[in-house]
Amino acid sequence: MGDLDFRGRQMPAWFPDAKFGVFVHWGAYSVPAWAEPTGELGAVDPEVWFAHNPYAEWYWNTSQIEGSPAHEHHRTVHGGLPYDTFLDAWKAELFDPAEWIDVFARAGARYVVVTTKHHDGIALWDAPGTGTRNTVRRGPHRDLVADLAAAVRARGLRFGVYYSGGLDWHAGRRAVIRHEDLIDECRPHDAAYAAYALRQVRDLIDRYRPDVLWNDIGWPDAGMADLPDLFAHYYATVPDGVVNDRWDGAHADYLTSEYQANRQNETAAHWEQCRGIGLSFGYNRNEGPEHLLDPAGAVRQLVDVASRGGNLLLNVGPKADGTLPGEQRTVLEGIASWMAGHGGAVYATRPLGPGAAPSDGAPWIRWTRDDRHAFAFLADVPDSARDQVVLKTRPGLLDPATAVRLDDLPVRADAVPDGILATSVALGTPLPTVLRFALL
Ligand SMILES: C[C@@H]1N[C@H](CNC(=O)c2cc3ccccc3[nH]2)[C@@H](O)[C@H](O)[C@@H]1O
Repeated sequence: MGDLDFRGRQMPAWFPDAKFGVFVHWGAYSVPAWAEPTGELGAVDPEVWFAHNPYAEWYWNTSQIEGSPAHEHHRTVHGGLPYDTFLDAWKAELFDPAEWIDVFARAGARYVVVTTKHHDGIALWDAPGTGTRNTVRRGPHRDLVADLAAAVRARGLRFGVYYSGGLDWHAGRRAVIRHEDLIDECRPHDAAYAAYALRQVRDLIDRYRPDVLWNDIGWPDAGMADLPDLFAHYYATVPDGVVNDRWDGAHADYLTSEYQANRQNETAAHWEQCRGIGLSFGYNRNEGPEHLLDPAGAVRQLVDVASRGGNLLLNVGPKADGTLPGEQRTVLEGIASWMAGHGGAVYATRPLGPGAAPSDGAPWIRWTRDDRHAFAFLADVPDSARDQVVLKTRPGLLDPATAVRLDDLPVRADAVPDGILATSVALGTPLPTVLRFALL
């Protein structure tokens, strides 16, 4: 492997073993906290997406689009004030980083990735070149990146940084109105912005030594030649760090998907799906329970991703005052209580592979494995099945006689012609029941 050729780089085991990370989108956009809960990325017509963007962190852009509900909202509720007014209104007066990370750690997250500069160009540390456009000099008057890095590491979790390299609305471009705008028209590609962004990412590396370098949208054309050296510097500084795939093809330790977008990336050797607990990354006051995953839905999202060899990066959008929205906290607490008894069937596992059939219908079935065991996750067994499920497995894969339920309740498992007949109570709950079998 040449000095600057990272294609052969070995994936550090911590990342695929981690399975579950928490994403945090917190910024000036958390003050208006307003978007239309339109739908999931990938499921909404791109022609509709930008003017009715469900991503509340896109507030500056959406509110620039004449005729959009966000434009009307900004005019009538916020008097059409300049966006940076929200930075000064952002006080984070109730922010307690240790309390956040306690919730994330109990939910079972093994890493936390936080926004350091989103598309609005406002930095959550005193980033070089931002002048007063950061949270140290205005608004919270705190280095939020440092506060969160310290709290994450105090809990023994890995810390990652999100940086919007491809979009910066302060770099003098107009609002994104159509998807094709994201390729060129609305992205800064000039040398001055490239130098600005490079300096900031190097500063993040040198100051916080992030375990994950999570860039978004892409990288300025004029800065592409800088990236091999940047990655070399990153790996020299953080030898077991990992880099995502949103650098316009320059490099990736792993691929990403986002809600329903780019699901084809979920066939890669290493991949991570990111999504909000609801339809937005930034806190959206317009989201109700109908827009959010419930605890069982979040657990099944995590199990489904882990069963296919990926990581789930589940986003929390804190309020401007620094509190976690109650409905999002409830989901994390629900994940926590399930992971407390079942995390061993998720962490450091790999897909079981052919020979055991997952099922998307009812019952919902997923599989993982470690060196010695196969784990079957069962949910939504229909009443008509009277808590009996046939787990389709090839003969010789696992030993039905070794069946154990991870919650220590009784289970009966018998070999049947096309697999294993599992009979137990509470196989029908929306939260997965987990059966462990010894691999043969
Ligand atoms: C995490 C999420 N990313 C959005 C931008 N998404 C992309 O640029 C993007 C999605 C995606 C999916 C698969 C492969 C590449 C991708 N880029 C941002 O626009 C959102 O505000 C939020 O920060």
